[in-house]
Amino acid sequence: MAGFKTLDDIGTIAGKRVLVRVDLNVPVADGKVSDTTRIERIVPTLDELSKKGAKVILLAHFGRPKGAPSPEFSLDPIVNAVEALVGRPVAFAADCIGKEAADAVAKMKNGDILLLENTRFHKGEEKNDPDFSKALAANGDLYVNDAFSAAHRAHCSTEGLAHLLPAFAGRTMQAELEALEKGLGNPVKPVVAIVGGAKVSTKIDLLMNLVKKVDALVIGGGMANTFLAARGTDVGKSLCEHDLAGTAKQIMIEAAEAGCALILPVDGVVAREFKAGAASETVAIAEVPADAMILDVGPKTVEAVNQWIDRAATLVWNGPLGAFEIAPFDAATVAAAKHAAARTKAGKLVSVAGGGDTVAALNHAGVADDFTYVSTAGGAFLEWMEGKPLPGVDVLKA
Ligand SMILES: Nc1ncnc2c1ncn2[C@@H]1O[C@H](COP(=O)(O)OP(=O)(O)OP(=O)(O)O)[C@@H](O)[C@H]1O
Ligand SMILES: O=C(O)[C@H](O)COP(=O)(O)O
Repeated sequence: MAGFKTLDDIGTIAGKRVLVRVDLNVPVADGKVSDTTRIERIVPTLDELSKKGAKVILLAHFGRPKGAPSPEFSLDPIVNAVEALVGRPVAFAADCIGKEAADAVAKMKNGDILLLENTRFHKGEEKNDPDFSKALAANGDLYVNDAFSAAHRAHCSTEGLAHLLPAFAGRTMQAELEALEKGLGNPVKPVVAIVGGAKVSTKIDLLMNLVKKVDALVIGGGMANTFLAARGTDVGKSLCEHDLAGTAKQIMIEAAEAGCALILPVDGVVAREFKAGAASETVAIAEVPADAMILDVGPKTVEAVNQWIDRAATLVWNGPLGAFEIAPFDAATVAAAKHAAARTKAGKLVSVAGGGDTVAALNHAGVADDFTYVSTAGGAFLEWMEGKPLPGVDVLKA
């Protein structure tokens, strides 16, 4: 792949110690991994390295333990899930540097996989402290980064190590970078973005960046209310950041200047309560009752969104169009997701989506596998959409 070394460039690795940065920051409930998607994504890299005879040493973080060991943030309970998905034994060492790690590495045979304890149990990790990078590098001959979702962090295991050892993108990192290149880096035009979710405040940089890059920007979800209110529409009791009216206006101005069509809801599904089965009605956006909340965009808006999807060659999506966790306010997100999936399957659309709730919404619609690429990254995907440099990616550039 242009600009990055991948596993195709790694050469003979039998007997070599390969430090592989993975993202095992997975949801755990009652001591069990409740969503294994991130683990599934790293299997191709681990499988390939192990089959080629490397000693595969995994580096990962879990949670935010603030630089000190804490049982709550141990990676130990994750080992079983990794073993089950990789289909071979995975050893565990209770520290990622020092004697504990070195002894575990010394015991490895070619093809073995070893997971080292949470890198964030050491203060040096998040400070990108060169001494901590050296301590990590002591256990490896080569470095592979397969954790795009942690690449927005300039930490020792995501950035520092790449300065000390020959560095390569793993298969998931490679797939992610190739998909993102197709999404916004070098997309086939026209490009349409759908941005939804709860609040404008969390996505200001993203919206500012997108209006300069895409041909049309659909704004849905709770954040659309802030734009509607800024335009003078009464949104009743809807979630709305009235203090951000100025920001919303500025985004609308920048969109107009850049020639980006900005699409706001023309109708909404409103209710008086935010709960499953709450009585709801569809109203024109200028007729939202003063005591009601907009919890989804309405069918006329979905029709408009789908028409934009039909015109698009590339679609980038972050954030649901409504409160999709609660029926019937999932209808618009499900309908637009299905439409985008069908266009993608027909070979007419490149569709790239990301964000924790977005992935959940696409899964809920049953179409996540039909998108061109669905990123498991949260913060890293947002920072990429904001146009910010990702230290863990930049350092891999040849
Ligand atoms: N009209 C609405 N009113 C209130 N909440 C809404 C509305 N539309 C969407 N939401 C909420 O927005 C949330 C998702 O937004 P968010 O911005 O977090 O998405 P994301 O970027 O995909 O996720 P993450 O931040 O986890 O990566 C959901 O919980 C959804 O219920
Ligand atoms: O879950 C994520 O988004 C990544 O693993 C990064 O985690 P962090 O936000 O704690 O750095």
